Amino acid sequence: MWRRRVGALLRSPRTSSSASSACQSRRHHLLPSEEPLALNRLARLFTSQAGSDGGDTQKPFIAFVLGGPGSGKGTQCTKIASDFGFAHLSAGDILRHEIASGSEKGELILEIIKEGRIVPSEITVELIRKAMEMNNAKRVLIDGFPRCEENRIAFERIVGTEPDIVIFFDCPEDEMVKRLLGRNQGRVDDNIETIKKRLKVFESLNIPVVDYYSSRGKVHKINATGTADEIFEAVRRLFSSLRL
Ligand SMILES: Nc1ncnc2c1ncn2[C@@H]1O[C@H](COP(=O)(O)OP(=O)(O)OP(=O)(O)O)[C@@H](O)[C@H]1O
Ligand SMILES: Nc1ccn([C@@H]2O[C@H](COP(=O)(O)O)[C@@H](O)[C@H]2O)c(=O)n1
Ligand SMILES: [Mg+2]
Repeated sequence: MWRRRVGALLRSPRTSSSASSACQSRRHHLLPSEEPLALNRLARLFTSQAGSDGGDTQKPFIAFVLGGPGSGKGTQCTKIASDFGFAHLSAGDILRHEIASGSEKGELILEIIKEGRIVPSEITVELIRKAMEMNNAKRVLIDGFPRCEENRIAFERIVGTEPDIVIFFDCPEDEMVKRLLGRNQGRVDDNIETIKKRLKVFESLNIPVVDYYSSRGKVHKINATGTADEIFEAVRRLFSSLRL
């Protein structure tokens, strides 16, 4: 059903060129020299929060928030963070923050975002890891991640855990396009050419990740049509049923 909705707009045959080569070629991996440090630091984070010190701290509750471009992930995450006491880590915002830093990595990220492709996972996961470490929150929303299988695998390898739940905002592509063209946030990827590329990436690389977590019983799908408040009411009902 999800593929039908997204496919409707994609008149040109799907080409893999618009999907990220990094996500497909697996040419990017954390350098062996860097991995032990990252694992060690993060292990301490989860170990200390797993109550190993006998304290009342515990591993963070992690919710991945997925959905197509313009499905309303950021809008709903802002509401969830405010009403349910979650830290909101937006993968896209974290990447745009790196661009704003003027770093060489930021220049690479900008070019990839302009093309609607997926940034190499070791860059994105390392930035998310740092944000989680700094936040030290008990409940974390990771918005717009994982965007592909490589993202998912890199997170499990580096962070050493899976999400507790995955929230999927399901929205028809024509509604997503309408919302993005009206977003007016000055984003380099809010133009019809890039939006079409992002929709191809969503169908070819993001949906398989949703399918994976669905097969593990972790996906909670929310109908993302209607007003933001109506959708948030559905989120409230879900969180109530999960006792969150
Ligand atoms: N239910 C809604 N109805 C109408 N407009 C909405 C709704 N939810 C969000 N919007 C608007 O649509 C635009 C996209 O929303 P948002 O940024 O939350 O989407 P997103 O899924 O995070 O997109 P991206 O993946 O591009 O970051 C914003 O301008 C937002 O104000
Ligand atoms: N896991 C991710 C998340 C995002 N990107 C890139 O950032 C763009 C914007 O993301 P939003 O969630 O803010 O829409 C996205 O289109 C990708 O180019 C990524 O590479 N990996
Ligand atoms: Mg967003």
